[in-house]
Amino acid sequence: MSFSEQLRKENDDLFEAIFHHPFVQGVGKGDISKEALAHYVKADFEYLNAFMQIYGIALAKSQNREDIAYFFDQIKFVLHDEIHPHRNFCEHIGVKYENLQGHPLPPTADHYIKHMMYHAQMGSPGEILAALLPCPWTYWEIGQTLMKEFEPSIEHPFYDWISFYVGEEIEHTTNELRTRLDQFAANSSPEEKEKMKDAFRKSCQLELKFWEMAYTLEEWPFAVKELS
Ligand SMILES: Cc1ncc(CN)c(N)n1
Repeated sequence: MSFSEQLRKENDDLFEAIFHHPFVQGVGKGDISKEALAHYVKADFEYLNAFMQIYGIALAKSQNREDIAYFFDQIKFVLHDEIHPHRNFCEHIGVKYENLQGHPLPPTADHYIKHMMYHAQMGSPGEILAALLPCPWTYWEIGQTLMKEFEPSIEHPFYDWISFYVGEEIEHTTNELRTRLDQFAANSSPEEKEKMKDAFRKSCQLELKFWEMAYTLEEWPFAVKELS
């Protein structure tokens, strides 16, 4: 069994909890509240900005052109393509995408990006890859799960969102990150592998908590209310 297969197996509890989370199920049923969707998009816009910056750190630490090209392409993909699922949610809510940008991060999203930043700055290349991987991997499997469970037609309000995450690009991102992580793990000490496992599991835990954050409209205690 490859290292990434082992990670997937050891974190199946979290993957299953994500598939059954009420936000994710609400996307499949098409009945998730507009407030929860807006809370999600606000946080996710900022999360993806941070994600691109972390790809940038991984690019800066790359040892060969193939890796440089991979991280460069991934930044372009998030920047130009991963806006489509956000736009799908915005159209459903009836709000301009621009109005959901530039908002402060709720606690869980703030924690998640700082967790990835920590591994990007302090960890080995393997730790960075392990911290990044649950992002595409859980969404790709969410896409597959919702497609299978709800068989959405083109009229489904979130058809575009679900189709995007079940698509080939997300599969490619996931598989490429897995390949790189497996290569790194093959030459890593048991201590280093433990660090990668910890980074991967915490990112899976934070993926689950991110859905909960959006569903419960999580905010900082005693936060100063925004004007709009
Ligand atoms: C929090 C989160 N995790 C993952 C993805 C999918 N790239 C996302 N858009 N947002």
